[in-house]
Amino acid sequence: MISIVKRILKISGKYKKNVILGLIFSGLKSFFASLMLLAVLLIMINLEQLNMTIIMQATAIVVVSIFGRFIFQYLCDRKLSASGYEIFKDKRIEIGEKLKKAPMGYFSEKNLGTIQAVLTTTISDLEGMAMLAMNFIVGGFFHAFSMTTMLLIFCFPVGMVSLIAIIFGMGVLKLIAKKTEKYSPIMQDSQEMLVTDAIEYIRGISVLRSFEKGTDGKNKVEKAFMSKCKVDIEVTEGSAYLMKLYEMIFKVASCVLVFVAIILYMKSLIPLSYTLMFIVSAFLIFMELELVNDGAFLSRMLATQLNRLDYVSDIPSLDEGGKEIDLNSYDIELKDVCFGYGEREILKNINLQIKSNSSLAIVGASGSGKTTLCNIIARFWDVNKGEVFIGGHNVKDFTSESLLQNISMVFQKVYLFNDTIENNVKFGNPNATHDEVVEACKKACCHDFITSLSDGYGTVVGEGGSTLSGGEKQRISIARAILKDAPIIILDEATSSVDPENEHMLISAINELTRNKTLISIAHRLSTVRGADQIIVIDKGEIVQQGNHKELISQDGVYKHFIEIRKQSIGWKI
Ligand SMILES: Nc1ncnc2c1ncn2[C@@H]1O[C@H](COP(=O)(O)OP(=O)(O)OP(=O)(O)O)[C@@H](O)[C@H]1O
Repeated sequence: MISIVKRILKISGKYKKNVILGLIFSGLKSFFASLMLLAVLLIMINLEQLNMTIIMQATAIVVVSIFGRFIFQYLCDRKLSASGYEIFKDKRIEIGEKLKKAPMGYFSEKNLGTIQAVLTTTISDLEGMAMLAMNFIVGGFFHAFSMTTMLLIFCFPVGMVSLIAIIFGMGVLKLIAKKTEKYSPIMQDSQEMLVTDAIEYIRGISVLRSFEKGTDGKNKVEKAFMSKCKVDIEVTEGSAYLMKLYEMIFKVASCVLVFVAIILYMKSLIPLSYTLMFIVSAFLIFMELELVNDGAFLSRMLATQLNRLDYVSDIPSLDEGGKEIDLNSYDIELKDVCFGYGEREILKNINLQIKSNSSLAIVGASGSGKTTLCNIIARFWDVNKGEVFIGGHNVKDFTSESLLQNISMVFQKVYLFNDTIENNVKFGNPNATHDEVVEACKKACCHDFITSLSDGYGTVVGEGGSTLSGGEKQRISIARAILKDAPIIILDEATSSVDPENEHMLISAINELTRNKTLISIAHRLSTVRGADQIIVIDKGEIVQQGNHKELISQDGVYKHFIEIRKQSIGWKI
């Protein structure tokens, strides 16, 4: 319980002072609430000679208690809730920044589920619950301790009953915390599985429907729902008896307190007024402590969410030790590069030099490692062995941002954000003016189709660009790269056959993009391969042939074989 308060304070960063202030206000609120006991005492002690002065004094204490409680509750809420929103806003930004610098290997299916869960449910839950739980915990204990102190001053045995009950209560809360620790990973896993399966279902819904298996994916999601429900019930049942035990301690303590007060009165050890006061206080003292039970329930959920937040906050960064490097040359060199996804080796001893402003075409069978090689150059992944240099600097010496500002990547699979076309293009250069956006779009042959849309450049494309055709999306992504104007272009040529008009526009857009740049292309069109300064043929992760078209076509090898086969296929044009 207290550990939850400590953990929340730890992640509070620059808002820690405000959170502590909020907790002090919470304590003061409880102190003012406990002043009620003094008013009760004053009336009880003077029950037999009650006069206007005593009534006024008691009323004044009640008024101070109510107003004090009200004011400090207000201040506490303001400080704590505002801090809660600020802390978790910063956390979201911090995680977003870290994701930008994480190696691609981090984004495995499992991690995607966790990241989604953290950025949506985890942080929202923490925003809503973290401060509330701390308020319950700190306020509840402060209230009980200040009332207990008063009781100890008035009558030591009665105060001791209260103190022992609080100590027992804290013991049970510790047990609840232990249970939480045990259940936390199970809850976390079931939640992540649910998010991952639900996302997969939504993403793959068109495939599921086209294969008339709309319910198959749903069954998987339903199973994840069932499993989450089962885990939740198990967790609730597992600690429900402890929660009840916690409540029971204070109910029993209230009865014992009344009993002790009556015994002491019967033995003439305390006056009737004290006895009455203790009977009244027996029901007031633990009132707020019972709220701590809600705090315990909340902190059980918080512990799970904080663990998940810790997991995502520990995202590895490619930027460690990286510097902002300005390049004079854009020569690229790979020296003895080996790489594998996990244990599986994909690239083997790659040695390659690409001169500034020259073009390299990569050809090879599907799965041979062409995309992987491009990803290594952009340092989406770190090599297992060997080194990658750009402009004479090892890519590991750059910060991600300073490395990637030199590279534009145009993928086959284009992703557009759910935003206006203008903002999607501007993504390549956020400071670009509208005129610069239009110019880039003209070069990328997409200006005409954009202006034919009802909202022109202000047209909002659906998530992933779902409202545009494949060719339109591709040309917008090229306009984005033209606007970025990076000196190195990595291009994955479209394999899908496009209609002649679209293909013509696409080629023209690519020519505009790649003029006077260092170009690395995963080439599918024969004209691209033929025109390249250098061609490499990759087979099972190794460079098996290297040279220009003239040199390679004269050799009996994979390249010649490829060309012959490809010449016959539709996608290749001479
Ligand atoms: N993120 C990944 N995790 C694990 N294995 C991967 C990952 N990406 C690719 N692979 C595997 O690495 C191998 C090389 O893939 P890569 O995408 O580089 O091939 P490619 O030559 O570009 O293929 P294609 O022409 O079909 O796009 C493939 O066997 C692929 O299954």
